[in-house]
Amino acid sequence: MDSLDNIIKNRLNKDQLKQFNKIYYGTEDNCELELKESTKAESVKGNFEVAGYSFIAKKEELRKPNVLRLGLIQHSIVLPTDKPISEQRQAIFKKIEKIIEVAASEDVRILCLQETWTMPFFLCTGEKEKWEEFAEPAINGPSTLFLSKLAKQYEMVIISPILERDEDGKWWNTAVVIDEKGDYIGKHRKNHLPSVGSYSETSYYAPGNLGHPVFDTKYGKIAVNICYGRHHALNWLMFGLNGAQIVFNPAATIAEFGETFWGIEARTAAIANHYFTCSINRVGTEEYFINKDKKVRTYYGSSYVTAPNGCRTPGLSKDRDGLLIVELDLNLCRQVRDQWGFNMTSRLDVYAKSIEKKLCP
Ligand SMILES: NC(=O)NCCC(=O)O
Repeated sequence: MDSLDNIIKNRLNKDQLKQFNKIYYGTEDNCELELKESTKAESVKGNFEVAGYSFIAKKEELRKPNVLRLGLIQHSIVLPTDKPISEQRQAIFKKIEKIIEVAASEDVRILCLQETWTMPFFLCTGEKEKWEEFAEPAINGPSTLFLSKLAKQYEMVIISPILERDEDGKWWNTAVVIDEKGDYIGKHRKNHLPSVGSYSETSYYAPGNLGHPVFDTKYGKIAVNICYGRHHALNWLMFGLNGAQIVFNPAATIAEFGETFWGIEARTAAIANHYFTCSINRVGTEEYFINKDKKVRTYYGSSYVTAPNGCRTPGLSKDRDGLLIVELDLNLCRQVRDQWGFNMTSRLDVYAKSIEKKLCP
């Protein structure tokens, strides 16, 4: 299962590839980022892919460049889904800790994990009881404690999408944001819940009740649009209106639904809203037994990043754990906004009136 990017790269000659890259990715040479030898060695040892790219912004006279590195991790579960929950979670922690260490050695400053990264995506089974111990508090839950330590150690902002259990025992599909000192700074709850095929998350939790928060971190203004929310243009819009410079889209999605949209939606959102988007999807096959019936789901990875000028990185592979490192200059957001001015021409007032009329005829 090679990625689309590799299939093309391996079949075109040098000149054809340059032309393809220019139109498809937005740059002739893909701006590959030189990574350390130790990074490559660790990725071989740990059996995960590592790739690095950079996006370039113009040099400005008055503003200094605002360059930083992002890290996206896509991964499979480690143990079969019938193993004890604590063992399943611990095995994932162990694998992720190693990848975060490599990201830190490459000076990654903001890192995001995939949707409900601590567990198999059992939310497709319709079952609740036997999985309930995966749900955890956003503050001081096992995964927040685990990542806080790493965030502090590496001075890294970490976005941790988990299955949250709140003080009243209710579940939420939540992304926790931890700052570079290891402190919890807030959370976002998935706004749009899928009801498509075997995805029926409304039986587990309610749609998010926290709006569209943007977290003003030491390294940049960030937001999280969780998985299915990427199909909703207004969800993307609101993060932009609230000032996001980078919007992460942690996901858990399978080829049966919208693999054709995967490369389009977050990319369009980056262009329309003058921010960077980071799309992360899990990999691997997860098996469940429901009344002795076997259910198998395979996730297609392909995590990638888009810049506000529409340039994108190639995707990570479809079937391997991976770390995508992207160097970018946040000044690009304003540069593209000034060039294209979509915010100035958006006519939000007209749409606000039309929407109000539609909702309350
Ligand atoms: N996790 C999730 O919301 N999946 C729904 C299917 C999709 O939007 O790709």
